[in-house]
Amino acid sequence: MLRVAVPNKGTLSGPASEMLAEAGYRQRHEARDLILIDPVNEVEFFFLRPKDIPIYVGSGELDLGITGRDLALDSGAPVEDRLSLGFGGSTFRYAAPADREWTIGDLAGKRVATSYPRLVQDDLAGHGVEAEVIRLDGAVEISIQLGVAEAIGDVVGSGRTLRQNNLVAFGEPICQSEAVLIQRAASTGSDNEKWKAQLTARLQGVVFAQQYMMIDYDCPRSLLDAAVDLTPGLESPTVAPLAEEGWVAVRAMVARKEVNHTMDALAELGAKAVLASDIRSCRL
Ligand SMILES: Nc1ncnc2c1ncn2[C@@H]1O[C@H](COP(=O)(O)OP(=O)(O)OP(=O)(O)O)[C@@H](O)[C@H]1O
Ligand SMILES: O=P(O)(O)OC[C@H]1O[C@H](OP(=O)(O)OP(=O)(O)O)[C@H](O)[C@@H]1O
Ligand SMILES: [Mg+2]
Repeated sequence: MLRVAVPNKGTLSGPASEMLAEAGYRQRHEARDLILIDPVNEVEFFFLRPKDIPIYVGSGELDLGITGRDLALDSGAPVEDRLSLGFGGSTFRYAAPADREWTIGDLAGKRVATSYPRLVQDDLAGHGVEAEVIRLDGAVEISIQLGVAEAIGDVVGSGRTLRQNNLVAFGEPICQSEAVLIQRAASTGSDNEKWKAQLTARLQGVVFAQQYMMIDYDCPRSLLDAAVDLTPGLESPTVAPLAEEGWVAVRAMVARKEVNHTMDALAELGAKAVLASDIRSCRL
């Protein structure tokens, strides 16, 4: 059986389980369950803290795991990304009180509070800055007003928490993160590779399906070249004759974020019955 780690709590937990369910795997119904066996797909799922997942996967105890790229980096465990999953996006940044301008060099000799001490320590060392890293478990944004640090290193999503606490981000982002499927470093091709590749391909199918939509439309054959320029598809579009002389039906995948723009352009060109539909999963 393949042994796979899934976040049991936090931001990544819900979307990770939903993506696995969409890919055809059994998922838990009870939020306290820690182990779940999917006998049909021969996978055993372990529901663990996302911070701990790189440790289990890096040790080789578990074959694959879903966690954040920032958490994997911070763990220092020997793991590598196998697949980016397209959810849980965030930026890891330094921030400090908004009443003055900051550079990373200004952190020298200061205290920097964070829940990601290795990530921050490594980044400071990379900049040649010596600062004291204060390890906290959460609510890091309040640590400055409570007097334990002069700056922080933390996850920024919408930026709302920084603004609420009158902090500004500064310096280059330390890390652009999202949820990733990880495996032990240099383990492609080892035990279970066939099953790891299968789970990866199924998740990849869902990731692609979420990034694309299927467009169908009818158009006069005389406009086909121009229409195909608008919807080239991944390989090339499917074109089929319609019962009505001189008309064709066209079907192509379009990036989800471009779909409305493409539909407008097709309608303007003279296409009719332009439909966009969701794709549940695919293999490209
Ligand atoms: N707005 C966000 N806040 C926190 N983490 C986020 C956010 N957006 C994405 N993430 C990602 O979620 C992961 C952190 O998940 P984790 O479960 O450790 O913390 P959490 O979601 O803040 O939950 P909690 O703090 O309640 O334990 C990181 O990979 C982080 O980049
Ligand atoms: O940019 P934003 O959209 O405001 O999100 C970022 C904030 O969300 C997370 O905190 P969380 O709510 O998980 O609390 P925690 O600090 O206790 O982990 C994170 O640690 C930041 O504080
Ligand atoms: Mg948190």
